[in-house]
Amino acid sequence: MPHQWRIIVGSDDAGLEYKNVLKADLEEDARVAEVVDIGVGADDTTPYPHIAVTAARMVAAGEADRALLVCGTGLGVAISANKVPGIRAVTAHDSFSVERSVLSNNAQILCFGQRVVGLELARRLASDWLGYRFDANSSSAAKVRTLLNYESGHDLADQAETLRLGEELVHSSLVTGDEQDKQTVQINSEEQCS
Ligand SMILES: O=C[C@H](O)[C@H](O)COP(=O)(O)O
Repeated sequence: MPHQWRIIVGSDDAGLEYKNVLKADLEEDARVAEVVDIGVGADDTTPYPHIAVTAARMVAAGEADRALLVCGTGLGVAISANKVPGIRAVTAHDSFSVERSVLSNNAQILCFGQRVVGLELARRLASDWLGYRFDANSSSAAKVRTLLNYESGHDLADQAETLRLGEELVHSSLVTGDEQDKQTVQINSEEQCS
């Protein structure tokens, strides 16, 4: 039997309408084994961080495979969910980003903004999202492992690499800055001559 997703849906009051529609879509989808709605319900104004962190903790604990979260912009729920160790949550309102959030980033949480994206597009994107599965043998896997190393504290090699790259960047921007200064001086002196 093919794997079926266990999915949490959640929203604040600004995302409630979309959350309910997306929930109904997921419940009818044969690729979904279970949908758990963690709120909000009607007339519930629980702030988005509580909903998002609850969903993220459930995913991190293995109680669900993924979560689909909605707020006004899709930003607050993503920021909140990403506070939970092990969670990669993204806001994505286009097809390519939704695909790469799974295939590049192995993100478990997708966030939409009800005030940003049209409902039909959100429904289409949520359906497409179910079709993507991270490939642990892909070239993206090592990058996700690097990300995980920063969280786990096993990141000494990565820190050294970041420092090296940072120094390179600073050096190249200083060089560019010098060149810009020279150009500015040249322009000024040309202006003075004319
Ligand atoms: O990111 C936050 C969400 O868009 C939320 O639904 C609305 O938050 P606000 O009322 O602070 O704008």
